[in-house]
Amino acid sequence: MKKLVFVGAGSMAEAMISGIGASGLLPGEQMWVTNRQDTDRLKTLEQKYGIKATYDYEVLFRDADAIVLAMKPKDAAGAIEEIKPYLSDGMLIISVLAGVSIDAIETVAEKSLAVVRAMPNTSAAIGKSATALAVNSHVSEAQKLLVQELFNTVGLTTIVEEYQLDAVTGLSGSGPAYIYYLVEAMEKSAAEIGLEKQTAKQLIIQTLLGAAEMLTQSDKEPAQLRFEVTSPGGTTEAGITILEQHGVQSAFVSCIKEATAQSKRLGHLLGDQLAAANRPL
Ligand SMILES: NC(=O)C1=CN([C@@H]2O[C@H](COP(=O)(O)OP(=O)(O)OC[C@H]3O[C@@H](n4cnc5c(N)ncnc54)[C@H](OP(=O)(O)O)[C@@H]3O)[C@@H](O)[C@H]2O)C=CC1
Ligand SMILES: O=C(O)[C@@H]1CCC=N1
Repeated sequence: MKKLVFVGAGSMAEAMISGIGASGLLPGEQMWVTNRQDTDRLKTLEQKYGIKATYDYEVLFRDADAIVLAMKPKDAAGAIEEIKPYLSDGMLIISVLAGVSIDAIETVAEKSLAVVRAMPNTSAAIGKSATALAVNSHVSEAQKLLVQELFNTVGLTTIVEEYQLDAVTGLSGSGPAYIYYLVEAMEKSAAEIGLEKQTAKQLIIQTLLGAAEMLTQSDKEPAQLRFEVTSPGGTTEAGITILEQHGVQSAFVSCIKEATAQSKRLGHLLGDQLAAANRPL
């Protein structure tokens, strides 16, 4: 790949730019970015990653191999409308938009396109994303390999059916936030039980890393690993009893189901925008 263009310069675009740049797959000068209006943000990204930024679409899309759609789903219809004159045959569209279907992207663009839908997460910034990909029939085998190679540089990549991407979004797309939420709770409790912030932070992070590594290396189920921490009448049992009383595990299940449902709703939003413009999917 010689030129990768990001339309949208927010958290997800930066995570990918950072991860791809650090991997060495593409040097900064082969990555281009634009956004709607935030010029300071573009300057920051240029300086930080050595990438190129412009609002001149002729320059931006000239000889682009792949275009990453990285705006919010609500802004997707407007953004695709703006860029559609510049989308030529042979360009690969990589969409990271939650919920938005490949059909919807082609409908707004009013042409058949090679589209890969990807659902990475922000850990792409450090090469640790969990990414799922789904492709349409216009994506060539070479393009599919290229996208896999691209996302492999920022973490683990798996191929799924397009209908499964809402579930992936609810589970691993949003997943880092659930873990950070847990860490926030652990940090709050540490303050209340008399541990210094820095000490607590070190202990929490190492605990997470250790548990993740145990899940990776051990062939035991998570419930068995939990059982092995839980001495009868001990501290863990006392703590988990409180979590059970508050229904925390079922709250997490509901959380992931609701995030999945929201991904579906975000997809319908673009369908509704198209229907309002008398261009139904
Ligand atoms: N954040 C995450 O963890 C993940 C996000 N995603 C998906 O990635 C996408 C982006 O999310 P995120 O990075 O968090 O969003 P942000 O709000 O951080 O960034 C959105 C970007 O889109 C730009 N934008 C909006 N409209 C246009 C337009 N018409 N033309 C060009 N650029 C435009 C904004 O520019 P400006 O600031 O100038 O308005 C901004 O740079 C979403 O669709 C989300 O579903 C997927 C996986 C994980
Ligand atoms: O919250 C969101 O909608 C995006 C999609 C997955 C993670 N962040």
